[in-house]
Amino acid sequence: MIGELAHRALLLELRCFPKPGLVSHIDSGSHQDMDAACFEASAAAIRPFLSALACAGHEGADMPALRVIGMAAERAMMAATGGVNTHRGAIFGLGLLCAAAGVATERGPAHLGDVVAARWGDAIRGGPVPPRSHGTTALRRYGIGGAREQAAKGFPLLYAHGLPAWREGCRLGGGDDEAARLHCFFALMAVLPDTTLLHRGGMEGLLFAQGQARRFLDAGGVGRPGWRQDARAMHRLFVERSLSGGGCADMLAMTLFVAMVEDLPRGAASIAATDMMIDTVGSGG
Ligand SMILES: CC(C)(COP(=O)(O)OP(=O)(O)OC[C@H]1O[C@@H](n2cnc3c(N)ncnc32)[C@H](O[C@H]2O[C@H](COP(=O)(O)OP(=O)(O)OP(=O)(O)O)[C@@H](O)[C@H]2O)[C@@H]1O)[C@@H](O)C(=O)NCCC(=O)NCCS
Ligand SMILES: Nc1ncnc2[nH]cnc12
Repeated sequence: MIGELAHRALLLELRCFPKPGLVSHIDSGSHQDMDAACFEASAAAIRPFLSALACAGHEGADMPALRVIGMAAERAMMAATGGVNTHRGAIFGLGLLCAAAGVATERGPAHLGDVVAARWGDAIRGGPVPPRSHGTTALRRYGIGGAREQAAKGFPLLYAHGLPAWREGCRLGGGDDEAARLHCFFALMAVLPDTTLLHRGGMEGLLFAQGQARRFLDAGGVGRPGWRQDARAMHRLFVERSLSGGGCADMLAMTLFVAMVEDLPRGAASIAATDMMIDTVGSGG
């Protein structure tokens, strides 16, 4: 079940337009090497490993054991995409949340992020650092911690910004689940130090993206007429500048997963939305 919910969260993130610069079912945004089919193949390929991470968490696995599963997931992703990195960040962040969801807590449901920080936070901080990754470059050049910092701290920006914005988007969007997801996406882009934005646009690009997201939200987000035109115009602007926030997209999927697992009444709406979406996709719609 946990792997299924995580897979659905990845599809809900993908089939959400316009996420400025990012791939969706409508277009490939700022990417020449990835499209929706590539992401759907990637999500299907890693789904069994997300389930395996949940089982590993339930069995009390330590970080090295989780890392073995994570690296196997990455090999499956690469095989499914022909070597394109679609979901490395999602395998890490969503994978840890799946492992946390597998942890049975006697004291009743805990925040998944708190479980990640408590069980694996120190190991994440002290874990191997890829020598030449975007994240390592971001840390060295800008002092920005990236995906590892968010995970080690229990995903503070997800809980402080993502979840509240998703709930607000559910209210403002008037039953339009895609609008709620986009509202959440913009709230995350306004605050997340996304290393893929840094990689593509440097600090200027990251600050530009955060400023654009903040402007969208300050104007009322998805709660005002004409918001879709505004978001489409921003998407075109990001494509012109070749900007794309893959980390924000991952955090959207992670927020939706947490909403489904922790906040079931509202999360159920998303589950229902994926049922309808999968039926549509299944029928070739
Ligand atoms: C633990 C690692 C994942 C850390 O990897 P890295 O050193 O690269 O660290 P980061 O760059 O900080 O993060 C990795 C990916 O996470 C996403 N991300 C970025 N910023 C943040 C953030 N602030 N918070 C959360 N997540 C963040 C992002 O992933 C997405 O973007 C990638 C696609 O874009 P990319 O190809 O990189 O860039 P493009 O624009 O496409 O460039 P071109 O290729 O076109 O030139 C994709 O991965 C998305 O998911 C970051 O990229 C790593 O060390 C690791 O995997 N460790 C082993 C696994 C493990 O420990 N597993 C344990 C449990 S599963
Ligand atoms: N929809 C998306 N487009 C580009 N990069 C991503 N990384 C995760 N989701 C993505």
